[in-house]
Amino acid sequence: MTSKNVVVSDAKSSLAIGVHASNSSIFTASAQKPPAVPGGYLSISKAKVLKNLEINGNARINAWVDSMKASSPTHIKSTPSLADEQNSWMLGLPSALDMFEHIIEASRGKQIVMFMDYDGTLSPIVDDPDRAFMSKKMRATVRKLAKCFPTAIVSGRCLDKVYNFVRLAELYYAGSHGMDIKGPEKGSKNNKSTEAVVFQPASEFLPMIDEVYRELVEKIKSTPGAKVENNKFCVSVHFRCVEEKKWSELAHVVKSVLKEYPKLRLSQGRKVLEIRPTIKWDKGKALEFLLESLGFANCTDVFPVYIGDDRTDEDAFKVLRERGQGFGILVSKTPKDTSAFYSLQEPTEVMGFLQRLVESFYMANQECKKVLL
Ligand SMILES: O=P(O)(O)OC[C@H]1O[C@H](O[C@H]2O[C@H](CO)[C@@H](O)[C@H](O)[C@H]2O)[C@H](O)[C@@H](O)[C@@H]1O
Repeated sequence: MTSKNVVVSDAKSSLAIGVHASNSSIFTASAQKPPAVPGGYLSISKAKVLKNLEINGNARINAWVDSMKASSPTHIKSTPSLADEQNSWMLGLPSALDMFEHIIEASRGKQIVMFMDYDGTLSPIVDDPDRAFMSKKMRATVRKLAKCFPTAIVSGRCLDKVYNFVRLAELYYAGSHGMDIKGPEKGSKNNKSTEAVVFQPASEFLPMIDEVYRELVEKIKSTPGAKVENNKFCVSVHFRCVEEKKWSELAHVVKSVLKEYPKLRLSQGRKVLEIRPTIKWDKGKALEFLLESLGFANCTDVFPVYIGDDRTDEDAFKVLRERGQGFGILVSKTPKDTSAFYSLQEPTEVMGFLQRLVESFYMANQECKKVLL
């Protein structure tokens, strides 16, 4: 078992739920205080103060709902100016397929290590999260990929669930947004060391997450289409099948539950609100942890490639930019702010890219054999 220090942020005073100043996609159950009203000096009545607080609270809920809408493709209308925007975005974030030769050139002489998100990357987005199966062809491709390069799946789902979808024992898995890491069995072909890679930096949060999950299941019963998913170290509240006019009501429900848990925070994915511990741990930290576990901590000749479609994958893209190693690939058809270097439009393109990586690995090895003979 490998261990690391994890800092748990301690939010003590009164709660509010608001949009994080520097990143509108992140919501934090934070220690913000309500506006101070020095008694006696200002002639503001208690009722007025309460009214103001209510207005602030509503503004925050509106910000949530705006952000929920912004992440919804149904709100992106196709116009000529949008087509221009799409074209200029593609120029800044070229297709990883078009740039394939360039990518291979950049990785030459280095060890490629593959990291992939699951939903929306290896499997298409579907309405029912329990039916987000990956195709047999995709599984076969990932199996071949793992024969060529160390390969990890990094997902918001709990480890067991993502493993049951992927079903490849030779991979590394980081479930619950990287808070539940497990490698292949020790001594196996893909883990020659005598140590099994296991890491759970948020284990103390298990009872709290379980409690929040049960509360949310009860409370969302009044919102048709809403679904709560227990992802072990985090909870997902899905609104993909909720009528848009009910989104604000759902945001209120989640807020009312979360305000009792200052040690939990909220982030947003694709039509999903994700509740997780306020520890400084994310998919980026999981990527670093796995590189270290694989023995590439201070290596200059490692080339990590991270493919993902979600806002939570941005943490991993940023780590790669900061390290100046490898690159991130964003899976998206529409322009998004990103720290990735390249793009792929959908899981079928991801599969095409992985297949080309496998082919180029075998071609390079044949070349090597020829040189050695
Ligand atoms: O990090 P990921 O592997 O991408 O996991 C993020 C969330 O993915 C799943 O939800 C998303 O996919 C569902 C199935 O296609 C879709 O119905 C939902 O709207 C998407 O948000 C998963 O169910 C969540 O628990 C993950 O947090």
